[in-house]
This record gives sequence, structure tokens and C-alpha cells, in this order.
Amino acid sequence: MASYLRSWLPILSVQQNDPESAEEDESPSTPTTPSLSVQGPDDDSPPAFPAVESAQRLSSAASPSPSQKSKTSSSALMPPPPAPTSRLTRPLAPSSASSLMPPPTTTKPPTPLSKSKKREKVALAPGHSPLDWANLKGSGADLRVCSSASSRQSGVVDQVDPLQGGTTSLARIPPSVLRTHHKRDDAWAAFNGKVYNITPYLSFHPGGEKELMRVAGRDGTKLFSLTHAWVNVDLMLDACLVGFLVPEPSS
Ligand code: HEM
Repeated sequence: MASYLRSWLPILSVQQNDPESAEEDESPSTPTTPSLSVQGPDDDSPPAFPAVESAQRLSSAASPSPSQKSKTSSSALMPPPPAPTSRLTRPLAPSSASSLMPPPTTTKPPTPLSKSKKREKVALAPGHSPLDWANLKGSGADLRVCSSASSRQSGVVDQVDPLQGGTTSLARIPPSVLRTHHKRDDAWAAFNGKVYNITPYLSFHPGGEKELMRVAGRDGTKLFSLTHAWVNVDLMLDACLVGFLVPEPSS
């Protein structure tokens, strides 16, 4: 057994002591010891980066000038990702900064109103603001100025006046009677079946006296709702209520 081992010893010792002969057994292209590190184990300097035989070093060595070095290496290593296959055939926005652009619906200038539909701003006289009108209504002044002649002609209805606490006579007013109240100092108009004396409100109307006088002596419900259906005429003119619009009495 000992002689057998001794017969193998020279071979083993040669393989251990002679690295060149050992290398002969390995392929030359694949060294057993990786040669990535250039410094010794006792060296405190950081490892070479990129690694000595890395692809970065190879590509940068092939680049023609140092200024183009980083460009070439980065493009070689990191090719741009493939273009995403979007379902959109047309880009939503024309440029990269277009996320800050207003939507196309708001880029068009507003179409100007036609001359006939354009509303003129009406300057109310001092002391004729909506608040002044509210104060006048609450002052207890008689804003009905009910014509006694008209009341006698029509049937008269008694109603409890919420402002005065007493009763007020409300007339039954046919269109023929309404028509007679069409002048600026005696103007009535019907809205939603109720007839109001609009004379005291004329100078307070935000749309102007002229507009309001268009309905003097007639039923203005349609024109009113076409102009400003959101305005509460019952609340604004409650102190001016004269009576109710009734059909023409048959003779
Ligand atoms: C007696 C019943 C009426 C009352 C209580 C009344 C009340 C008002 C009120 C409160 C406004 C301001 C609305 C707002 O700014 O939103 C207004 C505006 C206006 N009203 Fe009347 N209105 C009456 C009848 C009418 C009638 C019959 C017309 C037209 C024929 C008319 C034409 C206008 C117009 C054109 C404006 C716009 C003014 C502006 O934009 O500056 N109003 N009205």
C-alpha cells in the first residue's frame, strides 16, 4: 500500500508545484483563477469600476473620442425600449409640454352673441338696488295702488295681508281690464295668473324699465320665464299684488 502511494507521489508533487504543467490541462481561454481584480488583497483602494474585462470597458475602449465615450457606451449597453404598441392612432397632445395645455374645447374663442340677443347692462339709479326694493316692500308703503274703479268693475276677493296683518282686497281682473293699465305711471302685468302693479318696481328692475314695460297691460308669463325663470316673481312683487287674471266674462 505504501509503495503504491509512493509510486503516485511524484506525479502529485509535480502537479502541485508546477503551475505551468497544471495550466496545460485546462483550456487557455478559461483560466481557473478569475482575473477581475487588479489589486492585491491588502490594497485598500476600491475595486475597478467598471470591472477590468467588462463590456463597458471594451466598448469605451472602442469609442473614438473621450467626449463621445459615455454616449456610445450607454447607447450600446442600454438600447431604447421598443416603442409601445398603443391602441391610439393619433397622439392626444401635440408636444411633450402639452399636458399643461387647455383642452381643445376651451381654446376656441366664445362665439359672440348676436346683436339682438345681447343683453345691455342697466345702471340702476342710486337708492334703487335690490336691497332698497326689499326695504321699500317692508316699509309698509301701499305698493298696490289699486284702482277702486277697476275693483268695482270686477269681483273683489278679500285676502289676509301678511305684511299689514289686515285684509286686502284682491280683484278678479279679465284681460280687457288688464289692457287698460299699460302706462308707466299705471302699469299692471300678469305673471302666473296673478296681476301685479309693476309701476313701483320699474325703477328697481335690474333689466331696466324699458324691458319691464314690454309686458305692461298684458300677460308677461312667457317673456318672464324666457328671460329669467330663476327669478321668484311671487316673492319679489308680493307687495304689489293687485288681483287674479280671470277669463273674459261672457256677456
Ligand atoms: C315684474 C316682473 C319681473 C321681475 C320681478 C324681474 C326681476 C329681475 C331680476 C331680479 C333680475 C336680475 C336677475 C339676475 O341678475 O339673475 C332681472 C334681470 C333682467 N330682467 Fe327682469 N324681472 C321682471 C320682468 C322682466 C321682464 C318682463 C323682462 C323682459 C321683457 C325682464 C328682463 C330682464 C332682463 C333683460 C334682465 C337682465 C339684466 C342683466 O343681465 O343685467 N324682466 N329681472
